[in-house]
Amino acid sequence: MTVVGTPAPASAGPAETLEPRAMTVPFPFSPSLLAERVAVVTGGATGIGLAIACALTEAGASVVITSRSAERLTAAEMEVARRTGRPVWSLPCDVREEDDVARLRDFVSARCGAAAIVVNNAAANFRMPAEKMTGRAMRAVLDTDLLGTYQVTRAFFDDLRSTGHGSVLSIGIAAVERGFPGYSHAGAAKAAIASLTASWASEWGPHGIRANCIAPGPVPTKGVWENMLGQPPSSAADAGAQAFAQYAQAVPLRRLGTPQDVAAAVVFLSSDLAGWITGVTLTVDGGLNLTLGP
Ligand SMILES: CCCCCCCCC/C=C/C(=O)SCCNC(=O)CCNC(=O)[C@H](O)C(C)(C)COP(=O)(O)OP(=O)(O)OC[C@H]1O[C@@H](n2cnc3c(N)ncnc32)[C@H](O)[C@@H]1OP(=O)(O)O
Ligand SMILES: NC(=O)C1=CN([C@@H]2O[C@H](COP(=O)(O)OP(=O)(O)OC[C@H]3O[C@@H](n4cnc5c(N)ncnc54)[C@H](OP(=O)(O)O)[C@@H]3O)[C@@H](O)[C@H]2O)C=CC1
Repeated sequence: MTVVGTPAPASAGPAETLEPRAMTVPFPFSPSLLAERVAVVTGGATGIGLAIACALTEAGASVVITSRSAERLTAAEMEVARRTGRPVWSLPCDVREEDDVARLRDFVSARCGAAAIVVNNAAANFRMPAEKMTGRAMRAVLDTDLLGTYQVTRAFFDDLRSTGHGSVLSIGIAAVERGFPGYSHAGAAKAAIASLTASWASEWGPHGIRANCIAPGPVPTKGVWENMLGQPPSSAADAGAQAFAQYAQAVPLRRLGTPQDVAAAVVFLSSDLAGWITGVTLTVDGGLNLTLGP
């Protein structure tokens, strides 16, 4: 049976939610919803990107995943096949490198055909106080999150247009208009992505291309632990794990997000079910932004 993300119970420790989990509720979309569509997912080997690759595959799309690491991509290919019973294709690509992105476009076209869905999920992040932010640190994040998103999307513009139902999904961050203290580089990049999305939606709507942004709240992936908070917890008793459990209590829905929560929104917005939705930023955060005050 095909299935999509289960809400983690409020009592579940973060160790249980570090990577996309076995799905345990019926997959809510038809397995032919995205049949004949080709999708590209950047950063698709881990965390939220891997869950998106699985969900798009479950919905019938032919999916190509990218990241910088060939090793992680090979592992992800096997994982998607294990979970969905269907193959995905992969190519190493650094979204900051124009030549890599051009190779990616050619690879997708040759293997699967014109891409109808582009998911900009690759990102970099690490904690750095604003007054200590070096130019290199700022550029490392802006180049990955913002330039990478722009570069990949632009490379696939002709393909998206040629399908007559192109869809660009870019992953932002919830409540970014309030800033992102400690992560001003990522906050700036993600805010700019929401604006890019709106510009693309206006300019490319007449070409049949929709562009939307999904803005997740906290999802305790391995990437978040390693790049933002230190090593992943070894058990739910770790101090970091306890902090996460407490954090979950601030969320109106009383849990942190799962990669599948984000993936379900991607499938919906990629599909014809959302055929008249463009230029929006959809917040997927259990209502956390509502607790931040006026
Ligand atoms: C309670 C719960 C709430 C939980 C609340 C949770 C909210 C989560 C919101 C969002 C989460 C995410 O985005 S999660 C996504 C996380 N995933 C990732 O980041 C994976 C990919 N990351 C990476 O590859 C790297 O971290 C990346 C930054 C890109 C490194 O790229 P490069 O190799 O090109 O960069 P480098 O040459 O190594 O470094 C460039 C500069 O950046 C600095 N730099 C690089 N990594 C650094 C680091 N870890 N810490 C400090 N500084 C760093 C270097 O010092 C350099 O500056 P100089 O020293 O001046 O030379
Ligand atoms: N987890 C969370 O709480 C939240 C996450 N987000 C966003 O969700 C998305 C996924 O994050 P998450 O799954 O948590 O973290 P991950 O670290 O698992 O995902 C980031 C991915 O981006 C890839 N990547 C990084 N730099 C590049 C690059 N230059 N070129 C190509 N790929 C690259 C990484 O692969 P590799 O290193 O192999 O290149 C990795 O697969 C990101 O956009 C993130 O900002 C937003 C809000 C909250």
